Amino acid sequence: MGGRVNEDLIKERRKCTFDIKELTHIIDCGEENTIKRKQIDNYILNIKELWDDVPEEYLSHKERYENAIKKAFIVLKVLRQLHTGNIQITDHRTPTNVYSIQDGIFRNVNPLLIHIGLFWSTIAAQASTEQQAEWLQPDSSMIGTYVQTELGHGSFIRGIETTATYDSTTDEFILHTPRLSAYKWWPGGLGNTANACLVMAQLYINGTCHGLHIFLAQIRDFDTHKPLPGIKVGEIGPKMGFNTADNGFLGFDNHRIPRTNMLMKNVQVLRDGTYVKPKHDKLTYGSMLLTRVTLISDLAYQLSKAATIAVRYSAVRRQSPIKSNEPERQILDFVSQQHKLFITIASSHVYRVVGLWMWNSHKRVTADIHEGNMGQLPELHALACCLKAISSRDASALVEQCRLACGGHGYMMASNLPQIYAYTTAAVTYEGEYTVLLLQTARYLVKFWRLAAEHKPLPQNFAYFEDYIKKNFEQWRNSPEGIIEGFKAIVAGKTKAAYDTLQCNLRNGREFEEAWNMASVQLTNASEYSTISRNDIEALQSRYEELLALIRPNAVGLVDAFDIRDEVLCSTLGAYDGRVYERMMEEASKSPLNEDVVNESFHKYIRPVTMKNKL
Ligand SMILES: CC/C=C\C/C=C\C/C=C\C/C=C\C/C=C\C/C=C\CCCCC(=O)SCCNC(=O)CCNC(=O)[C@H](O)C(C)(C)COP(=O)(O)OP(=O)(O)OC[C@H]1O[C@@H](n2cnc3c(N)ncnc32)[C@H](O)[C@@H]1OP(=O)(O)O
Ligand SMILES: Cc1cc2nc3c(=O)[nH]c(=O)nc-3n(C[C@H](O)[C@H](O)[C@H](O)COP(=O)(O)OP(=O)(O)OC[C@H]3O[C@@H](n4cnc5c(N)ncnc54)[C@H](O)[C@@H]3O)c2cc1C
Repeated sequence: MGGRVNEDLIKERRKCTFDIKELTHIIDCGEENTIKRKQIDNYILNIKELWDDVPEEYLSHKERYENAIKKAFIVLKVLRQLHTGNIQITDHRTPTNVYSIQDGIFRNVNPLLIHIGLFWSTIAAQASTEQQAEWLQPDSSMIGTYVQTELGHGSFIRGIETTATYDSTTDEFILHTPRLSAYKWWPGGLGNTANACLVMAQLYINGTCHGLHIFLAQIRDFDTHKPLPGIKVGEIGPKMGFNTADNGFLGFDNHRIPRTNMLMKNVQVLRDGTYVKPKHDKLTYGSMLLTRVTLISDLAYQLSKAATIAVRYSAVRRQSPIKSNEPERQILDFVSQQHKLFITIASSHVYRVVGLWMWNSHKRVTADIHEGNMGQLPELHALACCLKAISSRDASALVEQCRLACGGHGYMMASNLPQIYAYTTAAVTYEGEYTVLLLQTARYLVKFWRLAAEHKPLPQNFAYFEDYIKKNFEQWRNSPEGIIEGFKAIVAGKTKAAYDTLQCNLRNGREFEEAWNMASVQLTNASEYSTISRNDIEALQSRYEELLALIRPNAVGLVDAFDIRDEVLCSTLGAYDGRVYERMMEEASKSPLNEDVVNESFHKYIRPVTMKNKL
């Protein structure tokens, strides 16, 4: 759409006091990534078939999938071309925005996300060298997905009921779904697209259950795409979001696969049925760990999209004067609006930095695991659980806050904020539900509190538990370091309170698991345990308000630095030129309800009633 840039946005950009490009390079993890991202964007933008004329919301459930899958295979081809042009496809998980253009293509989710993001990466991480040589061929016919959750079990995966029973007479595993609750349910791409999958199932050898293991199973014919005999597979129906992806269900009726289809890098079943244990029995959960780490950066990016839309809109939108004799003000001038939006910008940066840090930690710990050293895995797991949980919860709350900050127009699908919210809030549940993951972190903290309470040696990371017990905490200091000390006090205080409740429940004769359950609200909530006083809080509040005023002139510059193209934002409210009302009117004109001046329903249903007595 041509036309001049909105005058208010022009003024905002003139006010900016820092180098926007420099911040963009920092966000992209280096100028070379910015350049690479723009090259990929430009290349993909020129592929006409990837860009829709009709807004996706006007398509049916079936059309949405068909449109998305058409685009997904064009994108896959491009990714392969980029790969051969020395841009590594395996880079897709690094916490940079090089492939962010896909958010614009799908406005939702790539139906091959799990194929690219989980299927291949799980094979790469958990299959033996021989298996990888066979399966990771660039011209492979496999389109795969990651099949773990069942109708009856998602969080408590030890409860998974699908079985893989070794038959030594034929050297095969028999995959079986014993009852309705054992049907696989949810995996992305399973409904219509995948012809293969990685299945999480309970391994049985000679009547002994060895727990959960991952198996590669073909489920559809590579040529005809019909389900193989013994496979019942389909799509689960419309969801709150993710409707461009065909999440599916799957049941096995004694479906046989070769023994060599169990992922055998860390654990093996030999020809005679001998079971060779892994070095750590949670290595099978490795894909969940990696995805939780990756998600933190993805959620930071979703926050930057929401902030860009809401800040630009707030600079363009004028409503109400502050003083009655003045003209109407940009809504960005209201301090309450700044509070809603600037925290979103800040949170995006926080989770971007934390996501990068977690990514590097994951790389380091994985290298250690390759050397046989599992020592750092529990800490990484505890951190990934907590950060995935809070980043998804914060991101969905803040995206919703940005939507509300756009008033009625934020409720329009054309603002793209409802879609970003639906996408973001799903992350609170998938890949480990919020509370369930927080309880994993609580379990880790309580373990170290017990050591502290028993005056046993603690790792350096937990020295602050000892400080808390010895009342060594400093008085509150109103500084970044002081705030960190305050947080340490809160964690220590909360862990102590939860631990004390747990001990009290145990003393009252409860079994540990029940005592844990009774303490679980305390184990997941945070309270104020620091030495902060009422005066300190008031000082912090006024410092915060001063900072809002300092950020205000740079607000548009800060979101411009996220450098998110209009084709990715897909928002009438957030486009770079700020021509909000023109774009809204243009989008409205695309509604099929505007095709006829008089809709045929008038003649069928309305006129017979309204004109009844007059005919
Ligand atoms: C153009 C570009 C195109 C394409 C780009 C493509 C791709 C992009 C790439 C990436 C994607 C990026 C972003 C993603 C965006 C969107 C995502 C889209 C789709 C969503 C996918 C969703 C997939 C899923 O949801 S898969 C299913 C996930 N399921 C879960 O997470 C289940 C949760 N439950 C559990 O994990 C476990 O049950 C549990 C951890 C809660 C408990 O396990 P268990 O009962 O076995 O253990 P406990 O008895 O509680 O504990 C025993 C000890 O084990 C420790 N433990 C547990 N887990 C782990 C672990 N993982 N690692 C290490 N240790 C672990 C635990 O701490 C206990 O230790 P202790 O010492 O005994 O205390
Ligand atoms: C969009 C989307 C995509 C998905 N994609 C995939 C996929 O590709 N592959 C796949 O295998 N799965 C996938 N899933 C499934 C997802 O991983 C699970 O839904 C998720 O792990 C939560 O499990 P659940 O549904 O069993 O929730 P539940 O565990 O039934 O949660 C319900 C409630 O019970 C509470 N609860 C459960 N256990 C405890 C406990 N121990 N202590 C305290 N509270 C508890 C929870 O906090 C929650 O409030 C997807 C899900 C969604 C929404």
